[in-house]
This record gives sequence, structure tokens and C-alpha cells, in this order.
Amino acid sequence: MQLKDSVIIITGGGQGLGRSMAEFLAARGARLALVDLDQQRLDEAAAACKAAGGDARSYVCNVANEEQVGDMVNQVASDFGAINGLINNAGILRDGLLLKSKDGQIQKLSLSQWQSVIDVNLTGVFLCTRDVGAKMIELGNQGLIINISSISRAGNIGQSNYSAAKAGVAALTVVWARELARFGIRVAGIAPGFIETEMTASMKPEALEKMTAGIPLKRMGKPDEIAHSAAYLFENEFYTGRVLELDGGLRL
Ligand SMILES: NC(=O)C1=CN([C@@H]2O[C@H](COP(=O)(O)OP(=O)(O)OC[C@H]3O[C@@H](n4cnc5c(N)ncnc54)[C@H](O)[C@@H]3O)[C@@H](O)[C@H]2O)C=CC1
Ligand SMILES: CC(C)c1ccc(C(=O)O)c(O)c1O
Repeated sequence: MQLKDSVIIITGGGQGLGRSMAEFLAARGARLALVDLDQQRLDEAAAACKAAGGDARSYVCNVANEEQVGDMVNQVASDFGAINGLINNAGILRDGLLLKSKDGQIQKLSLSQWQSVIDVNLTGVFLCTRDVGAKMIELGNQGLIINISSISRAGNIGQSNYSAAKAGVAALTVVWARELARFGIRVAGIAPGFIETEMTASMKPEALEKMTAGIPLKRMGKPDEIAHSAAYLFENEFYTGRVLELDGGLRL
């Protein structure tokens, strides 16, 4: 699949890895539909994509809201006339131990802390894939859906909610690749390890050093390295149903 003129929806496209992937794909001539919660961030990201050489439009939409996702997909189809790809990238962290003991009292991970992450990182991926997939079939468009999982899918301490969602997303990549192949839609995953983002940039140098010491390559990944993998997945038409691990060799 060639990136030039392909219409690709990127959720969480307003900042971080989503924005990096958007700019990278825009530089290769893709037409981006950027989805996020905040209009101003989206506008800045869309302007950066245009400056990089691609077309881009922005859509305010909560991926965990069924009605908003349906409306967004209809609007993208009407604005661009086609949909060739989706990157399920929007995600949140609400870390916490399942149980902890403080001053003789047991504190439990709250249901809202659990549910908020499942809603965005798992249900959001389901809703976007279902509705984008349906629209692609309706329009007769073929293409690729990429799910952003995480190295945490293997089970990371303090991340019951996040690990469960990211493991779910990895499993769904296999399920949907098998189900959607008959429509000419491939489904792939990327499981990043620690990547240089604003969050890691704000960490204390000692904490950063400790974290990178455990990575065989002794450094974090760069957002462009994730974007490069996304471009590869679009272009390699034999890739489906697998999750690409991009973690510098780290195992949690
Ligand atoms: N940064 C890292 O080191 C790693 C990131 N990941 C995954 O990569 C993806 C992107 O992560 P980052 O760029 O670091 O995060 P980020 O927090 O910088 O960006 C996430 C974006 O998603 C948007 N978003 C959150 N909830 C949303 C919702 N309900 N509807 C629409 N948009 C929503 C946010 O507004 C934000 O713009 C996430 O799925 C994350 O789990 C995975 C492994 C490592
Ligand atoms: C624990 C993993 C590597 C991790 C770290 C940081 C973020 C983030 O800032 O969003 C993640 O999403 C992760 O999966």
C-alpha cells in the first residue's frame, strides 16, 4: 500500500506518538484525520502535518464514546471520500497497585481507576476499529488498522488496568486480522517500550538513568522510530495479525 494520498485516521493525534506518526506519514504524502479531545492541540498538529507536506483535518472525539466515534467516522468519510487506514493510538495511564497497605489499612485499586483505562485503551480501540472497518467495507476501501499496544501487555507491576487493556489490544489484533482479511483489511500492532516523550523528559535524570540501564540498547526509543514502523506496516502488504515489538530488547 502506498502512503501517498492514503487517508489515515490517527486517534490521540494531537500530541506525543500520535502527532509524531502523523507528521511522519504526512511527509510521505498521506492525508490525515487527526482525532483527539482538545481542538487547539489538534489544530497545531494539523498545521504541522500540512507543513510536512500532507493534508490534515482535525476531529474532536472521545474514542470511548460510541456516538462520537460513529459521527467522527461518518464525517471523515464525507470530508475525504475514502478511508484507507486507522491508527488506534489514543491511550491513558492511571497506574496503581491492585492492593497496598498504608498505616495498617488495605487500599484497593478503585473501580473507576480500572474502568477509565479499559474504556479508553480497550473499548475505544474496539469502537474505532468496528466503525472504521464497517465504513471501509461500505466504501469498498482496503487498507490497514494499527493498534498501539505496549511492552506492558506482558504484565507490569502497578498497571493492572493498563496491562489488561494492552494485552487485550494485542489479542484483538490477531482476531481482527483473521476476520477482516476477507475484506482486504490488514490489522497489525506495535508494542513500544519506553519512548522519549514529554513525560519522560520531565523525569529526574537519576530516575531516567535507572530506567535506561535495564534496556539492552541503553536508551529509550524515539517517536520517529515508532512512526517509521507504522509506515513500514502500511507499506508491507504481507504483514497482518502480528504485533511488532519495539523496545530496545527490554523485557519487563
Ligand atoms: N510513550 C511511551 O513510552 C509509550 C506509549 N505507548 C502507547 O502509545 C500511545 C500514545 O502514547 P503517548 O503519545 O505517550 O501518550 P500522550 O498522553 O502523549 O498522548 C495520548 C493522546 O491521546 C489522547 N486521548 C486520551 N484519551 C482520549 C480519548 N478518550 N479520546 C481521544 N483521544 C484521547 C490525549 O489527549 C493525547 O493527545 C498510547 O496508546 C500509549 O499507551 C505504549 C508504550 C510506550
Ligand atoms: C511502561 C511502558 C513502557 C509505558 C511507559 C510510558 C507510557 C506513556 O507515557 O504513555 C506508556 O504508555 C507505556 O506503555
